Amino acid sequence: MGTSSSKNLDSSSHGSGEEKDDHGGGQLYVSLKMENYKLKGDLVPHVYGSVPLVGSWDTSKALPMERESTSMWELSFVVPPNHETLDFKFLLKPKYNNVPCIEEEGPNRQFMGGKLQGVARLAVFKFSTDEVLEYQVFIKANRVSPFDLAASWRAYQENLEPSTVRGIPDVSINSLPEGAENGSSTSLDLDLEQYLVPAPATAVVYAANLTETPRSLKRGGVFSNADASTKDTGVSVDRPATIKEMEEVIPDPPKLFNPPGMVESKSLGTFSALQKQDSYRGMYVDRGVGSPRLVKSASAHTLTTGGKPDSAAKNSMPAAAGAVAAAAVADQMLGPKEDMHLAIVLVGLPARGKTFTAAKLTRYLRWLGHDTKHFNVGKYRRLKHGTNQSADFFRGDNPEGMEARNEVAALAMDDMTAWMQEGGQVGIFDATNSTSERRNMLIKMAEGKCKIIFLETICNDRMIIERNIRLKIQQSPDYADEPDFEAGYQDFKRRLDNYEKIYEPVNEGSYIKMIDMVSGHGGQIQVNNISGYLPGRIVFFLVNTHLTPRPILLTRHGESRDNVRTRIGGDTPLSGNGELYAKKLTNFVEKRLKNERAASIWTSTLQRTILTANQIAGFPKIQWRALDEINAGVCDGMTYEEIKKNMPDEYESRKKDKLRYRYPRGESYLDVIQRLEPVIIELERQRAPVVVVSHQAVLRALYAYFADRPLKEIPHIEMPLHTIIEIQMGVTGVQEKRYKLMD
Ligand SMILES: Nc1ncnc2c1ncn2[C@@H]1O[C@H](COP(=O)(O)OP(=O)(O)O)[C@@H](O)[C@H]1O
Ligand SMILES: O=P(O)(O)OC[C@H]1O[C@@](CO)(OP(=O)(O)O)[C@@H](O)[C@@H]1O
Repeated sequence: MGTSSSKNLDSSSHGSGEEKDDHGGGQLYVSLKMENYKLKGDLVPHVYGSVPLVGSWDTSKALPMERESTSMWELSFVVPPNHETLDFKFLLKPKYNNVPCIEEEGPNRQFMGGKLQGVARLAVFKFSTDEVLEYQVFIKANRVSPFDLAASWRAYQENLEPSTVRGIPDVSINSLPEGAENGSSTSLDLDLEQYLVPAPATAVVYAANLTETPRSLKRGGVFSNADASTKDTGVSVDRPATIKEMEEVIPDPPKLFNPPGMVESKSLGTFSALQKQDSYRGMYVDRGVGSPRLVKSASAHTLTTGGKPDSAAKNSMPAAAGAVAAAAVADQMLGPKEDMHLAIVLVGLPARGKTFTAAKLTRYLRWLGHDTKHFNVGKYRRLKHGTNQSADFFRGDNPEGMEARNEVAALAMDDMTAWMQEGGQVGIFDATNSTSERRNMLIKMAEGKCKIIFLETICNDRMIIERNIRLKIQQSPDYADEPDFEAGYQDFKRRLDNYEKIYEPVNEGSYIKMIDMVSGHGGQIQVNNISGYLPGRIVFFLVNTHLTPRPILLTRHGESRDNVRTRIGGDTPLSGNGELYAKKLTNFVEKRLKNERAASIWTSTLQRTILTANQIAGFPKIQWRALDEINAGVCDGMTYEEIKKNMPDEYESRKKDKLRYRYPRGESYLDVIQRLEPVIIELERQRAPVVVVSHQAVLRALYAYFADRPLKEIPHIEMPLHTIIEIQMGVTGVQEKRYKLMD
């Protein structure tokens, strides 16, 4: 870069004169490289050291190096010119595991006053087998101004000369400024609650209530096989208007800390159009349906061959094919017919997170554009047999209970396969399915119609099971009419005992077992006979999800100069207003995350987001190309008015179908969603808070994932400037708060 001066910090250059000038806030970009490293098992070179940026000597937080070329591994980060002494070492360890972990021999390496101390050019690793490996390392620092950092993306685009920007790392950290706490005109009041504004979503609803309603449920609330006519496209849940809603509102934890009357904290994840907005009346609101008048379904136990195969072929492409990877589409078109439809059949004891996992997977797959539905057999049971069944109903030696339960399971399976034959792609079948007999029944029902993958959730942590049981008593409509918590608790424990007596872990067919995945330590996923695009994606998603509560803060950049001129796209810096927001955001993040041990700030590679986050200190900042704004192609830099005038056809096409419309030589919203998938996976995987500073279209897409909003709504979601959307991830799902820092 023209304005940067480069300094080699290996032994040959250390000790050379240091510039006093720091280029008006210039920073040192440190690049660590390791040469000729051939992979040994799954060991990857890492770096860890004395400051939080490099893991505070915690091997689990060591930074993995990335392959720069076949013979070189690289890691770069930024330190301020007046940085504190940084001790570090190279490590070899698996990327997602802490053992084995082999630290390089010798004393710590030390980076002080912009210079590397000592002369070691080799990293030496000794293995327990007495094998010794030596790798050459190169350590270099470039002094680059913040503007260079901001302009790096532009430089890359304009010069198409990767080597000119390779030295510009995409990870940086500012140290906390001295006296950061003293108030200024831009500092925020300590009480962040006063910036809260109402969020659009509504109250928390138990996930099972938002699953599919039996298609045979007649308007009057009667099961029959006759009324299977409701055509459903899959994105939204069908809910006959005459059914008394059995939704249950559970306490909204953040609300408990808020001043009376505030309604700013809302649930996402379980959003439903029919939820009651005014239902903060207490713990349980309108939860039970009582026992509907039901007649026995003629379809129960029968293996229907109904449905129209032709319609399956017609409809087998996902609704949002553009958002679905080509491989998935090819799988669907080329594979055997039953592979066109996938059934994920949950297996597990009660209170093992089956419904939670099923709901989350449904949300993810729908967001990716796969037509997915969640069938909860518990909901079918409650509608057919009422909500007040005691533990005896679930005894393995109670023939009536067994028959009734198999009957509703068969009914739900019938509905699921019928929906698939109409074109539905992924059905998530949520029940305990805890015996091989039950699973055999399902396998038979699926024959020739869909491929089954069992997803078993196993939890051996007594504390987590205990917490789950308590959550179930609060949430499940089964205990809505039980005023005595302790009585409900005892009944549920008896129900669990009944299941445990006959439980048979999955050992048949294709399966995924999630074992102790939420306890925060250990945990594993076992897979058997899993192949194909979608099953692969599902496994990858499940591996990365967990229950550690943490906030994700989403915000647009501060107002940019192009925003003022109403020009789309571009890469302009911030307006005066935008700069003010950058300061307020810095202040907000500092206060909101002051008790967090770790957090990270993610921006796009465009100036307006980098500059918005520029002053946030103390946490690593990472630039993601995937977070760049929707690419407006030939329209980049134009106003909407100019597009309307000069390219009326383009303007009209976008207006007609904003989700699918792709700017000439640019992107559509579906393209944006597809490139955001790794971001969603990474947000799921993170255990510490993340602040995402990005753009309107990108944030609409990310928000829609957390809020479970249908694809077609995404381009129209309101995403105001200068507002922070806080998504709280937790054990009951996802909740939202909004803070408006300025107009
Ligand atoms: N993989 C898991 N293992 C253990 N508990 C989990 C898991 N996933 C989610 N949970 C927790 O279990 C609680 C109860 O989950 P739920 O889905 O209602 O259980 P189930 O459907 O198995 O009866 C959830 O609120 C969540 O906090
Ligand atoms: O899809 P629409 O509604 O056009 O919104 C996306 C547009 O929002 C803008 C502002 O108009 O985003 P941002 O300023 O957040 O980067 C444009 O750059 C972008 O093209």
